[in-house]
Amino acid sequence: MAKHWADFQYEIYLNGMTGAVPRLPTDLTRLEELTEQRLGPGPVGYVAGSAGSGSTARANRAALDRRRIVPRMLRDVHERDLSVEVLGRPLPAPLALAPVGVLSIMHPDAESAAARAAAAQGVPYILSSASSTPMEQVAEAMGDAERWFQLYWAKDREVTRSFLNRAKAAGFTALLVTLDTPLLAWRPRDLDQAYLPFLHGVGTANYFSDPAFQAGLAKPVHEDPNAAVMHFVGMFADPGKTWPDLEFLRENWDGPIVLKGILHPDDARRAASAGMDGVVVSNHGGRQVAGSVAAADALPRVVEAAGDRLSVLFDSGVRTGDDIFKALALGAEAVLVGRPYAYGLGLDGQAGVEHVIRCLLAEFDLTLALSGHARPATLGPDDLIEENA
Ligand SMILES: Cc1cc2nc3c(=O)[nH]c(=O)nc-3n(C[C@H](O)[C@H](O)[C@H](O)COP(=O)(O)O)c2cc1C
Ligand SMILES: CCCCC(=O)C(=O)O
Repeated sequence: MAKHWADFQYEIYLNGMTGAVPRLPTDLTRLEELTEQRLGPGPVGYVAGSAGSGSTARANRAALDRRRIVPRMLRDVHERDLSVEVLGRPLPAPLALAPVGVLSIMHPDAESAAARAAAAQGVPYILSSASSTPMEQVAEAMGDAERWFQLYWAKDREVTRSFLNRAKAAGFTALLVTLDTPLLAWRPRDLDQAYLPFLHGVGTANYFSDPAFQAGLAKPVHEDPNAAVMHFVGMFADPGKTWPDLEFLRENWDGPIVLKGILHPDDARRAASAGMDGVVVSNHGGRQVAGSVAAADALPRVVEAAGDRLSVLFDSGVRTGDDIFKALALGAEAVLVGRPYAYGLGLDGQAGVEHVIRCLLAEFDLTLALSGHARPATLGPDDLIEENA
């Protein structure tokens, strides 16, 4: 019998008989405010912030809220199985932790704690290129648990090649290439505080520990850290890249490659033609293009364009179990969640991240069951209506 994630609900109630209540709220939309109270506006502002006036982040939420579930009755949901296969890997549920860099601004145990939480709950951890901990150290914290690597595609080919080799050696199985961040967007919350973690050397650990990166420096990192930071800023992304450049990644990575940040169906078609294995429909949680289409509004057209040639994953705005239900009903195979687990980490370290994963999946399991489904595979567009469409 598959694990029933919904059992977390009665675990909480039964613990309550001895006076224990959850350390963090079970409505994850409350975490941002709590984290801000606990950690102050600087770091939380970076995590919570988005591009421009925040219109894309709001649109992400509105597009999910506008879609409403139409539950079905009497369909035997006694035994349920949330497991799915994504990119040829069996997953216990259609959820992975999104690549979120610079996590040491939230908690000293940073990515290692988040990765351990993912490993403990069995969901894949996607490590950011901009992590505050070197990839080998995070891999070691995870044992043989499922891990994927997110690539910021550097200007310097040798640094990219070195990252791919290191990630492979450290047991990362799939590669997510983020395409929506060739430049850092206009982010007023960070600008108004004049706060950017990278300039403080946070989020540069993979680079500073990399022999190919070090080869580009006049002096070792510890002798001239400011020069190392400026070298990072100048090379970590490359606005000059075009579609034919993907060949280099295909040649240097033999596992699945997924393009993150796809919103247009033609880009999904190009991804398939370029031999990619999947896409993440994402607007980077509203952090890049202000005024962008909401991720959930872009999803159906990308799913249609992908056909059976690409795996389609989804992120940007997922906060609840019913959001996962909706993304899957719109055709995603799995979702990534970003900010909620970063807040969980900030509030309670590894346990906080595990809390976020368990709440999301318990609520998804219950939403699935109460809407008449025993497995993610039976979800489809008929399970939703769009209000005011
Ligand atoms: C603080 C922060 C750092 C992030 N760093 C990265 C990163 O290094 N690489 C990347 O591909 N996406 C990064 N993202 C974007 C996430 O992977 C994901 O697309 C986004 O958070 C999803 O939206 P959500 O936060 O609403 O769940 C970051 C997001 C946040 C909030
Ligand atoms: C330059 C951005 C790197 C981290 C990131 O992706 C984000 O803050 O959204």
